[in-house]
Amino acid sequence: QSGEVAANPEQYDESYLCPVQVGQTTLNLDFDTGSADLWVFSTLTPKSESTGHSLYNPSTGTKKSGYTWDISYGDGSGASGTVYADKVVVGGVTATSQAVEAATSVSSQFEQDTDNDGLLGLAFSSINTVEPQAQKTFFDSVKGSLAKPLFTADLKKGAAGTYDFGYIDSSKYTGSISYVNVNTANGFWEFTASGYAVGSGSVSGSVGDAIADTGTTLMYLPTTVVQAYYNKVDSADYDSNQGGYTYDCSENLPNFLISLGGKTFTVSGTDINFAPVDSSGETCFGGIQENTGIGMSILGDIFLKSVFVVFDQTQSTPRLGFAAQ
Ligand SMILES: NCc1ccc(-c2ccco2)nc1
Repeated sequence: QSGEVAANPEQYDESYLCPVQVGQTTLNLDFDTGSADLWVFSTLTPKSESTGHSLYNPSTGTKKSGYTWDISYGDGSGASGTVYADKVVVGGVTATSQAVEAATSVSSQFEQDTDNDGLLGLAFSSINTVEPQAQKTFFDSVKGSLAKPLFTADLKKGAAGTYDFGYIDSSKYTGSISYVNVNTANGFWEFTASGYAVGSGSVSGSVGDAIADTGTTLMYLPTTVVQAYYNKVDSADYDSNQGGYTYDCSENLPNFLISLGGKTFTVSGTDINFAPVDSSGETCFGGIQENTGIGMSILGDIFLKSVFVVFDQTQSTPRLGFAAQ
């Protein structure tokens, strides 16, 4: 089988939500290559936390008795609950008995984002949080039945993009795809990024260890790289109150270039201009921020909306393919 599903941006491209059939209900889920749990708002979620969300009704599934899950994300959000086996359909691709993690508790960030009905993890199943036994991601459940064991991400700035499962649509990118091998030891689509440049500078240095993470909004890079970037933005400053670099919204940001698998990709300055910090629209928060305390760099949606990405398990070593859009 193979299929395609729309990835619809929230305001400021904060995250991208995709329609997924879970049991007999269609939910809008955040496809997250940085985690490995498929969890959903459900009829088991307290009403005080689920108002405004579409809900999975576990009555259509088979309860996995004694199984629980509890996940925390890098942004401090989280959720927990119980586990069911049910049908999940993404763009026509069907997992007949997918582990569906029904939330019995969600954090305030999820409670408040009423467009988001849960997450569909696309990292490696080794980091699934279900106890007493880790469960397969949707991709792992279906990959043996896909035309090719791969999926692609084609996210866009302020417009609907797509995730494709089982095939590479050559109309979605230009030029050739350059591949890097993935290290799965931490359960992420983790690889080594090479040199970088700011604006018209020449590519040099090294970004280093990084993950491709559709579930993270921004790009988080080494301090040295981030300082080199904002040194080229006259009004930029590190604002501890905002928790990152801000600048005058009227300023044009430089492009950021990064070398992956021998090819250089350009993230346009306009894509790096993330969002105003308040309703005055005077000060803006940058899409490139420091990776301090994270332990690796994160190439999130700010980067991913500039490229076409292949999450490829066709070989014994998984790999990532990058091409210009
Ligand atoms: N990188 C995982 C992730 C994804 C989404 C969210 C989130 C919080 C509120 C709405 O969405 N948090 C973490």
